[in-house]
Amino acid sequence: MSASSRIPPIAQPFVSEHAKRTLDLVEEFVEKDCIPADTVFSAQLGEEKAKKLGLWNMFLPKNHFTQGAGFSNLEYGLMAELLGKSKVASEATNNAAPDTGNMEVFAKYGNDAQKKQWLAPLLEGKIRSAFLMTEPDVASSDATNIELNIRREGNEYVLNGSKWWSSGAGDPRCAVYLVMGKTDPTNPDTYKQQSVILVPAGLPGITVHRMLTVYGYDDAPHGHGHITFKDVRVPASNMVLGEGRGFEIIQGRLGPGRIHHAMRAIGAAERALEWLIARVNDERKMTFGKPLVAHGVILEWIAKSRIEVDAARLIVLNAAIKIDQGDAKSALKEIAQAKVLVPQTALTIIDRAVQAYGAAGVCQDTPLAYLWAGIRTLRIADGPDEVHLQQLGKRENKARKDAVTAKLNWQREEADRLLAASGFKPKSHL
Ligand SMILES: Cc1cc2nc3c(=O)[nH]c(=O)nc-3n(C[C@H](O)[C@H](O)[C@H](O)COP(=O)(O)OP(=O)(O)OC[C@H]3O[C@@H](n4cnc5c(N)ncnc54)[C@H](O)[C@@H]3O)c2cc1C
Repeated sequence: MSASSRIPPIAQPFVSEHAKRTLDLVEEFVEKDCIPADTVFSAQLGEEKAKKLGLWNMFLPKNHFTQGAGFSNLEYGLMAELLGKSKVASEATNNAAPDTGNMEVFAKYGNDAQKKQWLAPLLEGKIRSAFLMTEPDVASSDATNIELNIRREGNEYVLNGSKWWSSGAGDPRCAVYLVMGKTDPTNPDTYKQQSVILVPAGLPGITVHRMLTVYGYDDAPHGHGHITFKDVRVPASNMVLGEGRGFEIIQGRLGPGRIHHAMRAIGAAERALEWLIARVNDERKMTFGKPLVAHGVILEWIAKSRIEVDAARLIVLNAAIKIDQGDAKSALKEIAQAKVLVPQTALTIIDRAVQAYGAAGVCQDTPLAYLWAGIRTLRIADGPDEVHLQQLGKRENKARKDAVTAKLNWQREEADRLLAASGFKPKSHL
């Protein structure tokens, strides 16, 4: 069954014929060109072919940008699922984080000169970029804690501080850092202290100390950098949008990106399920005289995985449709639901597949260990689960507490009235 014929019925009406054809092309490209290239980890192997097939920059949504391939968030979301099955496919098609979010920042908030200098080569895949927000010395899930200092001196800004988990900084093609720091640390409005400024990689005063590993994987060539800034000077024109606009930028940056991550995680879960099914039907490896699939619990794993991945996909597609119908801000609730639910679901499914392989599941002979390590980081990166849950909980509680309390009180009174009208005694209540 082709990818376009598997689009859930609820999403079908929102997907154009062009997007359906592209989705089928993406599937063929991922399965035939990218997954085999995963072992040599060379996105460049597929890049030329991806461009030829027109599979390039699909992530930039058509209702907000002119520079992309003309798809909606929903249409690209369906494609991102397929890209997420491979290590290299997102990069080979120029749809990889953090460049995608950074290109959105340039497209949304950059001025003409910044777009010309950085967005144009990023869109062509000639350079790479990194977004530097998280710091080693403060709890960065609360971005008001960020300390890197950005001080104005004449026509320049001077940067001092340290960053880590700067994804993409390890790539030799990484040419620009988007750095969040404080231009006005004493402003009583703690959301106006921050700014985002553009820093060309390799300037004097920048030290890249090391690349951080993820469960021991080095994530080369992409790399998560630990970087310090000592009196690093950039022209004042490198400021994005203006001083004090940092929060606005990070909030605008992460909405659609979370959908991309979530859909790639669905792709990873689907790939794990494929590996699970292959193993449990392998008749060379029987236990107690039967292939694993003949043991009852295994069919239950397959069934639960199918249910869970299909349900999770609907949550993400719903969020993508909501963004397409308004913008990322109007879909905050739906995006947060997807951000929290999907990695947890995908991890459960990958873990079942690991279990089915026994020891082979935890080593390099299947993609499962690497998939698990990558998806596990999604419960922390772009804000940990707890922060999103807190915001979701607050929002749900605030929106509903008065109305549900009033409704339940009315229902109790109405029940009492009906009982009294029928000659019964009112019930005792809490
Ligand atoms: C693979 C990977 C790639 C990344 N890429 C980038 C990048 O490119 N650029 C970048 O700037 N950053 C990046 N990050 C960093 C990431 O965004 C941060 O790690 C994340 O925001 C959490 O910040 P922290 O690590 O400082 O954790 P802390 O803020 O110290 O939080 C630690 C823990 O505290 C708990 N916690 C926090 N708030 C609450 C709360 N309100 N209630 C209950 N518990 C809470 C959570 O469990 C959380 O995990 C990346 C991280 C990973 C793992």
